[in-house]
Amino acid sequence: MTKHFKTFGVIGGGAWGTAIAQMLTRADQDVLIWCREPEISDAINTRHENTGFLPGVALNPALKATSDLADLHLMDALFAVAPAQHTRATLMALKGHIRPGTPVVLCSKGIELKTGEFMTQVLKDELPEAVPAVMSGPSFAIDVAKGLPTAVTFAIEDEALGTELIAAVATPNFRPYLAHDLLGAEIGGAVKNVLAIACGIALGKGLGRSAHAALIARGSAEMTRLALALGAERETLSGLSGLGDLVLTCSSETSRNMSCGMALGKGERLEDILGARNAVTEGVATAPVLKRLAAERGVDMPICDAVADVIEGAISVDEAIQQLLMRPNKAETV
Ligand SMILES: NC(=O)C1=CN([C@@H]2O[C@H](COP(=O)(O)OP(=O)(O)OC[C@H]3O[C@@H](n4cnc5c(N)ncnc54)[C@H](O)[C@@H]3O)[C@@H](O)[C@H]2O)C=CC1
Ligand SMILES: O=C(CO)COP(=O)(O)O
Repeated sequence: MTKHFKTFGVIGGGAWGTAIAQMLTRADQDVLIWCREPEISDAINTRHENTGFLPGVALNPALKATSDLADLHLMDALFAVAPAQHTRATLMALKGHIRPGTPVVLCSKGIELKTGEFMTQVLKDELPEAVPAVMSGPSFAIDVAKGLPTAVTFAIEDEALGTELIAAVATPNFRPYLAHDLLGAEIGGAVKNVLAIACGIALGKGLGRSAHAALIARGSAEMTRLALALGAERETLSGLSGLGDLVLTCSSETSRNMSCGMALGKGERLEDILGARNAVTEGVATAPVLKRLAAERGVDMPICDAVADVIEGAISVDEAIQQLLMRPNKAETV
């Protein structure tokens, strides 16, 4: 425990926000989680369970919930865990409720569709007085909530502040690794969701594990190419928030993105897949904006583009596969 950080606010009572809040209570922190739905905050306060988004996991009774964002007033640090498309609205609502210099740890994995901005930029727009950090890596909410061993990238510019924050939140089974490349961590988290949809499609279509592994490796090259073009560091993309999360998300049906891709590969309609789940599938919103961003920057991202085209209904799954397989042979470079 450190002296400085005593109160933590978690913005977002979905599966990941709940898991992070649970993890913080294990580090003996004073934690308040904001849930958009009053019935979810009631369930956390009275039954110690997030019945809507993380059912079946017993939460620490010390965890308190609210459905009023203003209750996160003047917390020592905040974790921002709303879905990427809703992050701006939640941060905006916190204007006037944070002290200058308050760390805001961005945990959502996506790019804002209407602006093309990553979450650090959204934070800068809405709460410029905050200190941004990015926490990202291979971490299914259910694993973290149960206390299974997990390691993530924790990127922040100020090394001393980062060290102090990590000391405040880490436990033996939750290991944040200090890093300084926020943009690289964000790129890994956003792009791997789109690639997980591609991997799911391949498996759903029965293309086999060789095709699946090829998509992971060439997808990793796409991710790294974008990162280098945007000024992030290659090393970040081979770390926990890049390769680590890519491997996890592309390999397990626990991933909403991967399972969405599998259903698409089996011929289900996107509207039906999304309509049947009470969970965010970030890659669906990220794919089209990522395609736009890559085109603007002249970055070749054929796998991600194919996912965007399938999501937008511009081409069928079969056409996307043909398109990728008919690309000219080329050198294996990033
Ligand atoms: N679930 C996981 O294992 C992990 C999720 N993440 C990321 O965390 C972020 C949140 O995902 P989950 O917690 O899994 O969500 P979830 O799928 O469990 O729940 C959806 C969340 O969206 C919220 N929501 C819906 N409409 C909203 C609105 N208009 N304004 C604000 N919030 C709204 C709901 O209240 C709920 O909290 C995503 O960016 C995801 O990529 C990152 C790592 C792991
Ligand atoms: O980001 C995640 C694991 O690190 C969760 O992935 P999904 O959103 O695809 O479930």
